[in-house]
Amino acid sequence: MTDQPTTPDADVTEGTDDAVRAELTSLRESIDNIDAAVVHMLAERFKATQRVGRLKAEHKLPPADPARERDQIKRLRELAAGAKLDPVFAEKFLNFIIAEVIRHHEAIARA
Ligand SMILES: C=C(O[C@@H]1C=C(C(=O)O)C=C[C@H]1O)C(=O)O
Repeated sequence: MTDQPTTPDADVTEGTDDAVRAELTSLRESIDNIDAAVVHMLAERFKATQRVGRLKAEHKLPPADPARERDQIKRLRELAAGAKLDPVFAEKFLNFIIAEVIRHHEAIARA
C-alpha cells in the first residue's frame, strides 16, 4: 500500500448488453456465496486442526504426519477427478493449507 491517491477502476462492463450484465451479476452472486462458504468451511477446518495441534503438543507428537498427508492427497485427487476439478490444483490447494497447519502446530509446540 502507498499513500498515493488512487483513481477508482473503470467499470469494465460499461457498454455491454444489459442482459449480459444481468447474467454476470447473477453468476457473481453465486460466486460470492461460494466464497463465503469456503471461508466458513476453512474456519471450521482450522478450529479442528488447532485442537489436533494442542493434542499433539500435549502428547509430544510431531507437528507433521507425512503418511496421513499422503492418504489425504490421494483421496482428494480422486474426489477432484470425480468432480471434474483439476487434481493437480486440488493437491496444490491441500498442500498450501497443510503447510499453514503445520506452521501452527510448530508454534503451539514451541509455546
Ligand atoms: C491435522 C494434522 O496435522 C498435519 C496437518 C494435516 C492437515 O491439515 O490435514 C494433516 C497431517 C499433518 O501433517 C493431523 O495430523 O491430522
